[in-house]
Amino acid sequence: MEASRISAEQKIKSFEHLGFRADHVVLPPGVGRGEFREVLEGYNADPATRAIIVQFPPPRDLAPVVDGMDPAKDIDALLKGRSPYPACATAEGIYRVAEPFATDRPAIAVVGSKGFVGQGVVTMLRADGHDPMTLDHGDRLERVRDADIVISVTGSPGILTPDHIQPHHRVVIDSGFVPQADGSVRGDVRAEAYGIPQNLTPVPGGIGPVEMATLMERVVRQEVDPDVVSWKVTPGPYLERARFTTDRTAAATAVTTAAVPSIAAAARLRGAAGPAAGAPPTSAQPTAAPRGPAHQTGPRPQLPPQGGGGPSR
Ligand SMILES: Nc1nc2c(c(=O)[nH]1)N[C@@H](CN(C=O)c1ccc(C(=O)N[C@@H](CCC(=O)O)C(=O)O)cc1)CN2
Repeated sequence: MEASRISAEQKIKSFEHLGFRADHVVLPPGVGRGEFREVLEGYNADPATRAIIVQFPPPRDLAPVVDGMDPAKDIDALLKGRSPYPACATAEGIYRVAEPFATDRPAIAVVGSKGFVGQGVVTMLRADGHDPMTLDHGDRLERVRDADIVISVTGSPGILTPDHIQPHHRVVIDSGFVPQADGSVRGDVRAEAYGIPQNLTPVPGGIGPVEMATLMERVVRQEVDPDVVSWKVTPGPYLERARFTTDRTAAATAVTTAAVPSIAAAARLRGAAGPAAGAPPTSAQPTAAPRGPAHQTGPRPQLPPQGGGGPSR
């Protein structure tokens, strides 16, 4: 099944899980603009329909019809500046996973920055004062090595290899999702590179569930409780790039025991439940998402006593 269909089914399941009715309208291949416009206008006019999502990318000739969506129902920011939201749910989810790792203005690379999701991620990072390195088709991908945080949203399976991913990367966020003929799914990061960075969002089970958690928060805030508490990501421990290169040998041997209580302490500070002492260090979990988006990987750095990156700040 193609990615867009899987994604739509996840959304239907999530909305229904919360008690909303959700129609999944699948238009036949080759459907004309007129028929698509009729469906969209029907939902625009229906007061019981509170939100509309068109799975991206729509066929090229149908794309202009999407602009006719009622902006008040645009829960996934498809209308860009006319939506109540700054970016699509996937982009906001990515931003919310990255942001707790980025309190010291690190170098952030966005690979695929001109795509639908990439543009949203860049918009949100810039609005927060970051100046991300944007990489697209034709750019030198090795430049991601200079980043502290790597966000990849290309949908090109395995484009990031062990040549690109580095141990100093404090988190690598993989938003690729390409189903394979054998039923498996591939992300932008090659499996051989999974163990290299300090934290990583896997595919599947990373940004997919985070997108759903973001959408659900939007609909609950809009329809049920405007004061709903946002889910938060507690960052896994990491070493800043400069410290990682100098402290790496010591860090790699000292490993997890100091790090796990640090995660719990950070979670308590935020008023959320942290992992039990001694629990495996699969940190950076949003408190309301179905599964954790960021697995800790590679050698576990011991956090420096003061001034280092990570959850103690
Ligand atoms: N209107 C939108 N269209 C699209 C968006 C978007 O944010 N808004 N993003 C992508 C969606 N996408 C892939 O192309 C995608 C999103 C989510 C999932 C997902 O939930 N995956 C789960 C696994 C589900 C399963 O295996 O059954 C996971 O990663 O764990 C998949 C794909 C494009 N379109």
